[in-house]
Order: sequence, then C-alpha cells, then structure tokens
Amino acid sequence: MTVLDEIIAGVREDLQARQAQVPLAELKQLAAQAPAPRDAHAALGGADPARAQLEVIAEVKRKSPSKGALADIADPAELAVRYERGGAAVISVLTEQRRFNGSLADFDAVRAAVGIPLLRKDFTVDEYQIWEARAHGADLVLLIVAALDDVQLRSFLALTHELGMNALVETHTSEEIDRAVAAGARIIGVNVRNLKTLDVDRSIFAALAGRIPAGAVVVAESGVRDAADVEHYAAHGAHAVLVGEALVKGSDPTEAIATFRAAGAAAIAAQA
Ligand SMILES: O=C(O)c1ccccc1NCC(=O)[C@H](O)[C@H](O)COP(=O)(O)O
Repeated sequence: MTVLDEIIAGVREDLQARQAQVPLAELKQLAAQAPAPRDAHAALGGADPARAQLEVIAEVKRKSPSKGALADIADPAELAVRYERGGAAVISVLTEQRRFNGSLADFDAVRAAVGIPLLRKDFTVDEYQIWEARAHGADLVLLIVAALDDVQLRSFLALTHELGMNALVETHTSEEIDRAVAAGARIIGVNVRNLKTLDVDRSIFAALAGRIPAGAVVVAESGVRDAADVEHYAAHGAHAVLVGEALVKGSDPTEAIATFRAAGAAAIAAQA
C-alpha cells in the first residue's frame, strides 16, 4: 500500500461518517444556497501568455505525512487574512483530518474571513465531496489524477464545472498530464512531491511543464523553500505556485508571499 492509498482509505471512512450525517439531497440544497463561486481560473491569471505576474496559492497546512507537525494554526482565519494581504490569489485549505489535521470547520472560518477564491484541498474520491465543497463556499476543488480512473476524472471534472467551480487537476508524470488534458482540465498542477513515496524532486516541474498545452493554467506544487525556488518554477512556465510549509513555518507569511510574487515577476520579465 502506498502513502496515497493509506490516506485515501482513511478519507473513505471519514466520508461515510459525513454521508450518514448529511445526506446528499441536503447537501445539494445547501450548495444551491451558497454564494456564487469566484473565478479561480481568472484569479490565477487565466493562462495569459503575456502574463507579467506569478500568482501564489497559499496553503493552510498544520501537519503532513512527510513532515509531521508543521504549525499549530490556532486561528486559520487570521492566517488567511495575512495571506490575502500579501497578495495571494487563492487560499488552499486542507480539510483532511487524519494526516493533515485539517477540517471543514477550518474551511468555513477562512471562507468567512477572506474574499479571494478558496481551494477545498481534500483527496476527492466521490462526487459527494464536490457537492460538499460547493455547499461550504469553495471555488476550486482538488482532483488528483493518480487517485482516479479516467471515468471518475471526467465525471468529477464535469460536475465541478457544472457547479461553477474550477478544479486543480494534480499530476506527477507525463502520462498523468496527458490524462488531465484529455479530460478537459483547465488548471493543471505538477506536484513535485510523489504522493506514493513522499519524495520531493523539484526538477520534474521543468521536465514536465512544457507538456501542458497553452490555455491551461500551470501550477507548480510543493517544495518552495525560498524565492529561488519560485524563480525556478516561474522560469520553467509556472503561472502559479502552491506553497504550504514555507508559509506556515515562516515568521511573516504576508511578506513571504509578496517576496515570492516579486521573484516570480522578475523571472518572467527576464524571459521577455
Ligand atoms: O505534504 C505532504 O507530505 C503530502 C503527503 C501526501 C499527500 C499530499 C501531501 N501534501 C499535499 C501537497 O500537495 C502540499 O501540501 C502542497 O503542494 C504544498 O506543499 P509544501 O509547500 O511543500 O508544503
């Protein structure tokens, strides 16, 4: 069993418990009453080839399978406000409880505190989670290609788009990029962390990003330690970076995001 398999086994158990508490029909009613989704694709620059800016997806992340405890984050809303002030385009809130110590309560607190698009960061294995995300005011959901077959990937993506949201479709190999593209993904992430082994290899972004066709927003996920890593991803075609650990462990996330954005803009300008 890989780490990803273990995480998903726990996600499925927790999902069953939530499904018993809130039936899908009720969730659909809540989703219909939720405020209209914000346009995360546009917030991430809309894959504009003449872009001057690199966008930041800032993550609320307490704990992880690879690093253990990262930060207590007693007040996720306060952290999210600091992210928004620094210029984050999107905030990612981990809602998986067992391995990341996240929750939908964290998501709700962040939703109430900021106006920018939010990613409900979970391991999506069932349509229920997509309805749930919308019911809680999400604008973006995560679809991990390695965790889904093609039928699931296409139908989950279609439902996400029907509900007016976007999906960050996460890949780690060239085959997964091809599957994401074939399924119609508009926002494609290359996660440099292998979710089966937890190894981080930043070089795979440069090796794989060119395979993503123009028109899709390209997100470099994981492994950002400093401005140099951001410059590296920007120079190899990232429209956005997804950053967790460096922000939750750093002393000033607002300043860090501003620094990352400036580093990304400088790398893009150097190529023009
Ligand atoms: O972070 C982990 O250890 C992890 C393990 C297994 C599945 C997913 C995992 N993380 C999810 C992510 O993709 C990251 O939280 C995100 O890209 C930010 O990464 P980082 O900036 O390196 O914290």
